[in-house]
Amino acid sequence: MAVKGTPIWGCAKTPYSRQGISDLGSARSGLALNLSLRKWECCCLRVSLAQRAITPVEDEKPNLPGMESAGAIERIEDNESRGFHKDMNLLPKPLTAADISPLPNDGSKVRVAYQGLPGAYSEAAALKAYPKCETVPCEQFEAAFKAVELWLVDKAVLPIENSVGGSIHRNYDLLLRHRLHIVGEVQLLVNHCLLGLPGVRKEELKRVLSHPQALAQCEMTLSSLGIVRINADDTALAAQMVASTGLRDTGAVASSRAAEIYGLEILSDKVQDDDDNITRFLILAREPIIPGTERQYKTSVVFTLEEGPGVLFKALAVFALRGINLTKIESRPQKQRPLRVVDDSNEGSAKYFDYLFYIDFEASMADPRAQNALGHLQEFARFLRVLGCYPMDTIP
Ligand SMILES: O=C(O)C(=O)C[C@]1(C(=O)O)C=C[C@@H](O)C=C1
Repeated sequence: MAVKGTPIWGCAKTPYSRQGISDLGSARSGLALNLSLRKWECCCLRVSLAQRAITPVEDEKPNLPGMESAGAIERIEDNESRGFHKDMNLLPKPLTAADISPLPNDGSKVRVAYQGLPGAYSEAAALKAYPKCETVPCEQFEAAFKAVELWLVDKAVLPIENSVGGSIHRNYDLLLRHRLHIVGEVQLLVNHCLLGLPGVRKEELKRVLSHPQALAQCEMTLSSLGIVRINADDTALAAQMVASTGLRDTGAVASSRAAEIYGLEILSDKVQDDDDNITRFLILAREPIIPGTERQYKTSVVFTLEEGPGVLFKALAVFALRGINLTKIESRPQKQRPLRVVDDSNEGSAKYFDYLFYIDFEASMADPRAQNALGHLQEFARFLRVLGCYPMDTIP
């Protein structure tokens, strides 16, 4: 049984759904319009200064760093028309590189989409990458991709693999279906808690709700308690449902932050089977980052190969020959071309799946070894795409 996600109740943030995203399509042009208006307003401000004309400037016009307020501009022009130019401090200061530098490193002003409700591990991953970011909950993974594509947010954070449960295949497929770039990774130590209504003992629980990955990560603990497991879209939604239904015999596997947000009690801490339960998340953006060599970088690629003996061996050799370490290899059936007929001489033809290969390797695209390896791979890969080159996260 799967409990479908519904927008959050009594919470400031409502997750974006696919419907919501399409509705917001028109809001996007509004946003663009707004931006161009702002640019235009700035131009007006400059023009009026250059012409030294007293132009009425409305209060809500943006005060760009280094530019004085509208009132100040009027005062300067007033002074100058009377022939004095005393207070140099009132003159607008030219913009410096610092004023127009990119977003601050701590992530303030960055909007990051994630799948789930507040308290989900994906939100924790977003906050690990950008401690002061604004997190934006989305109902599905696809909504998070679209939120970036439609400029509703700056980035999306998505789980890609877990040390116990393995790969999150849906996100591998979505990476290829969308044109976003991987700009970072987050390794998050996931400590699951068994949550229940205040005053409930864990022996009273008959069922537990959670994300299927989280349930799988706590398989042994939950089996020993003999509790029925029910899938939910994310761990925070599970916690929220236990709180809103008020069922004393129902618990949730979720984070301690989810317990805090939804007013549940932690009945058991660290209920995952493996203490080092680590989920790796990818950070996606509209634009790739410019790779460097000043720190450790990882590059992710996806490719397909012609059929034949040893082709995968050859593909992997392009990295081995240059001493490049591979950190992950994943294969997914190719949906547009699922089956390959290899032998139709006998009765009934033999058919095999055709695969996409996803590889992560430890090298920056700024490193000639990586460039040469991909150039070499391109010689015999039918299709090759670089999904992103990004700094490695080495501390879970
Ligand atoms: O449900 C959540 O809280 C999530 O962020 C999703 C998710 C996942 O998809 O793997 C993330 C981390 C944990 O491994 C369990 C669940």
